[in-house]
Amino acid sequence: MQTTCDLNPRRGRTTTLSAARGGSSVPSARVGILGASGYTGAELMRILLQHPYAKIKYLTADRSAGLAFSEVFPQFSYVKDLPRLSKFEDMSPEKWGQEVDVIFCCLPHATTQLVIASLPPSVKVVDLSADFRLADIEVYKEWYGGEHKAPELQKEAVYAITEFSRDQVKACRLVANPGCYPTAAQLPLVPLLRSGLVSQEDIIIDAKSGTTGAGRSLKQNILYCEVTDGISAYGIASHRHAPEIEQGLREAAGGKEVVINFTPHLMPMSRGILESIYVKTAPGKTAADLKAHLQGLYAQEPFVHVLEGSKVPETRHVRGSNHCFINVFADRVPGRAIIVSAIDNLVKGASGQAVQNFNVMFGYPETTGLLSPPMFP
Ligand SMILES: NC(=O)C1=CN([C@@H]2O[C@H](COP(=O)(O)OP(=O)(O)OC[C@H]3O[C@@H](n4cnc5c(N)ncnc54)[C@H](OP(=O)(O)O)[C@@H]3O)[C@@H](O)[C@H]2O)C=CC1
Ligand SMILES: CC(=O)N[C@@H](CCC(=O)OP(=O)(O)O)C(=O)O
Repeated sequence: MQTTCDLNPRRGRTTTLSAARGGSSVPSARVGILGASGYTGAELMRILLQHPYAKIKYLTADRSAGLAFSEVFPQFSYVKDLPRLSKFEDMSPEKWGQEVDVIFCCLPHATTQLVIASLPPSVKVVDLSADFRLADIEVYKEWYGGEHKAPELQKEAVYAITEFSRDQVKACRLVANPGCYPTAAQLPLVPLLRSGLVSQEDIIIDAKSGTTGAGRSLKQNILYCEVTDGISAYGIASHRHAPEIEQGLREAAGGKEVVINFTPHLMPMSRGILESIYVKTAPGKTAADLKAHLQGLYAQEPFVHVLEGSKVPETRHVRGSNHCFINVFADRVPGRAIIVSAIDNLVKGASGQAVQNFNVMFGYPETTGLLSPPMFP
């Protein structure tokens, strides 16, 4: 498996930053972020401000349009060399569509389709919303409650957990960046289903998320008093990430029907996804076989790590990083295994993976901008 992309310099613009750092002249990409004033936008800024080949050109917002960058993001108020970004713009593609090479789209579901459809075809897109994730438009309609407004674009979108989709991402214009719960679930489950080491039946995914998963806009259920000192299940047997996960698992299982049991929980923490995944092993296979397979497959991957021995993945150990920690445990009953998977929802679950896909799309080393170690504690 290929683990990093070869540098594939494009002709044209070059970045002075890479030259200043002693690097060779690598063409930079002019970046726009739509919905930049939210949590995934803030995380993209944190990553891209230290990305040598990304030149941030436009940031849009809705309620925050017209507000100063440093007012919405006081944490970046020390950044002095972004004069064009002094204020958030409103959504007017005619103003910026011609001046960017790539758009990171961090808009809410269903607001994305028409915006992306209106962009010049030369602009590449990494869409963090769910608008282009479900290949079947009818399934989209069923789970998101409305007609898809850009079905033609849907056909060309590449659903990309980067580790599984590098070749398609390199060649595509529109990446559908996966959801946070689906990323944590599919990184262990897809290879195990592909190799036939686990049954596609009776997969149970017990998932926990930090509240940034719900976005930055005001909602009663994520107020401090509603979340602290407790834990609650939500979307029971009805969460829209179930069909997204099933789509990936069905493909991995060679088209066999997969119906998961998926229950997300809201945790009193800002970041992190932890999933405990219960599977049936294939006849004659053990949890040790599953683990050995994942270890072999991910040994050279920069961001996916199968932990040694009985170490348990924790959200605190991946916080602020693009890493996914996985381990596999034998259940007390033969034939059953428990997989634990941890990511940061805002990084590998959203903006980090979006930048990983951007790097592959533009031929930059895949880890560019993403090598910050986890924040602990
Ligand atoms: N948070 C997470 O962990 C993850 C989120 N995602 C997806 O990424 C996308 C962004 O999520 P997140 O950053 O958390 O969301 P936020 O609610 O924090 O931010 C949403 C952004 O979109 C803008 N916006 C809202 N409504 C409109 C509108 N009608 N037209 C134009 N702009 C609008 C907001 O502007 P303003 O602030 O001015 O109102 C803000 O900039 C969503 O689709 C989400 O589902 C994907 C994976 C994980
Ligand atoms: C805690 C919380 O509310 N989480 C969000 C998932 C966030 C995410 O990954 O995904 P999308 O891009 O599909 O919104 C939810 O359950 O809807």
